[in-house]
Amino acid sequence: MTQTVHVAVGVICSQQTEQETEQEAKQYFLTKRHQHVHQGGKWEFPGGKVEANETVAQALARELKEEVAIEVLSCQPLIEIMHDYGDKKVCLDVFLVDNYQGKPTAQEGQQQAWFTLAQLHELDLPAANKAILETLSSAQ
Ligand SMILES: Nc1nc2c([nH]c(=O)n2[C@H]2C[C@H](O)[C@@H](COP(=O)(O)OP(=O)(O)OP(=O)(O)O)O2)c(=O)[nH]1
Ligand SMILES: [Mg+2]
Repeated sequence: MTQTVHVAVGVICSQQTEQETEQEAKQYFLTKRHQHVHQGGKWEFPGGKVEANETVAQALARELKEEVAIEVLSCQPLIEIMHDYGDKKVCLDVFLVDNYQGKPTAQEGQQQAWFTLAQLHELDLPAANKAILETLSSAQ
């Protein structure tokens, strides 16, 4: 039997001034998974596996520092998703990262971009992420 991989995932949203909020749609920062890894070539919310000696919040902070060089200052639990890809089972612990220090920048040579929610619906994302988009849509 395959073990479920526990993953901390960060939905990083743009930090806008009040003025900008009135004019522009909120944006989300994603990176593209390298081709050779599981779910390769798809766009993902940054994050990674929770290690044995840490909490999910610690894993989120560590992964976002390693992968996109930001310091998480505040985050809210958004949704927990169990998904079986056939070759791998994952449990995604998804957080909305609503306050952070630094400018998100991919540290592992991946493509990176900011997307509006409407644009996210057009992207090639891992199947498990459908539930994340539904949650973001219902929150707006
Ligand atoms: N980070 C992230 N992982 C996702 C998303 N959606 C989704 O199904 N996954 C899956 C793909 C992978 O099987 C797993 C994440 O594991 P990973 O291999 O990237 O973990 P990691 O960053 O710790 O990397 P590593 O230790 O393997 O180098 O979760 C998502 O939006 N973000
Ligand atoms: Mg990762």
